[in-house]
Amino acid sequence: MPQGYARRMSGLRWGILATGGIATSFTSDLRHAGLDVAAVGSRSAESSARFADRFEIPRAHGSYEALVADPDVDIVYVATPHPLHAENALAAIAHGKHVLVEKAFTQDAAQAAAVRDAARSAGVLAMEAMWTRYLPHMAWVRELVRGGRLGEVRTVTADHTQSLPTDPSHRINALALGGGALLDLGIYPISFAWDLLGAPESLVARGRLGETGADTEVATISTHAGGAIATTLSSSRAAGPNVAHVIGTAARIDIDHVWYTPTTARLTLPDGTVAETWENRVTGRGMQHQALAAERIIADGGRDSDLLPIDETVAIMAALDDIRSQLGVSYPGES
Ligand SMILES: NC(=O)C1=CN([C@@H]2O[C@H](COP(=O)(O)OP(=O)(O)OC[C@H]3O[C@@H](n4cnc5c(N)ncnc54)[C@H](OP(=O)(O)O)[C@@H]3O)[C@@H](O)[C@H]2O)C=CC1
Ligand SMILES: O=C1CO[C@H](CO)[C@@H](O)[C@@H]1O
Repeated sequence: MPQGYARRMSGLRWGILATGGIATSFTSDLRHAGLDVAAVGSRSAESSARFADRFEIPRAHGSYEALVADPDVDIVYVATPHPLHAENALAAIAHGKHVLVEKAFTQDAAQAAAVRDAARSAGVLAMEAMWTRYLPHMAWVRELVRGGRLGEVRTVTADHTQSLPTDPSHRINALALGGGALLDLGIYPISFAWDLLGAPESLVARGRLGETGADTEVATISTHAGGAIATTLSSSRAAGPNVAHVIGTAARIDIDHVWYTPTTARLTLPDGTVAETWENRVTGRGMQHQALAAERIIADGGRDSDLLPIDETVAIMAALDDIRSQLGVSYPGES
């Protein structure tokens, strides 16, 4: 049944690489926001055709190579499991396409640096789809923090905890698919603390590994310039509150469940008075905001995200490499 999506004709022509869970959510948000989804590519021609039919996409390709070679695609959204991100992004960049690559941007920092360097040489945008950074409530949080409303920020704390499938072949558990809570979930609170406090000066991690050797629980404690401390928790086995707090000497921000998606938040004074509230007005899942940001950057002639520069993405991947080495998690092919 045709949805009759409205279309903004001025933007980029998006190509969707893969037809799984997040590709579906992202494309739905793009379509409802009126963005131009020009093509989709899948390992399977049937899956590609089904996806194109569902979202009224003009061209369905039966391979990723055909998608990235499509001359009527400007930007490719990479939505495969993490170990494939670098290969898929590099193929798109080789065809002169901009890339928006799902988190974790790659499996490790070396791959992330390779994608960054290729994009710079080709003069295209490479951006991590850490969609939370681009949500309106995060802009409000940054404004309060940078405007000094919290006084001195002493602590940032957040969890990303879910009850996900325990099947060893599921991508959250399979090491060959980049399994583990850290790269899938823990990356959100780690990136959040980085956004507000900058790169950690030190970071210690403790975790628990599941049957496949992939991490199922990870806790991190990091120290930042000026002495602020961040704590993060991720779990792929047990759903927690999924809330975040930024705590300063003059006030704190409480971001409600589910903090990394469009939600409500409050600025609360030490005596409990609520000084300001954030109401959520985002429609859909909220993934369109990162896409609109990418379109704006490119339209303005930029080739890097101001909210999450590619060097920061590479540095975050290096921190995840370090955490994995503290936990004893390595992927096939790594020593
Ligand atoms: N931003 C967010 O909120 C979310 C982000 N993600 C990220 O998106 C990526 C994909 O996750 P998700 O959509 O949940 O995964 P799915 O398993 O649902 O989909 C992954 C897709 O990748 C393609 N693919 C290519 N090679 C393989 C392979 N060997 N095994 C499985 N799939 C393969 C398939 O598409 P096809 O058959 O069409 O080629 C498949 O449908 C991950 O990196 C994850 O971290 C995931 C969920 C939420
Ligand atoms: O980014 C993500 C958000 O939550 C999902 C679970 O629902 C994760 O698996 C995913 O990768």
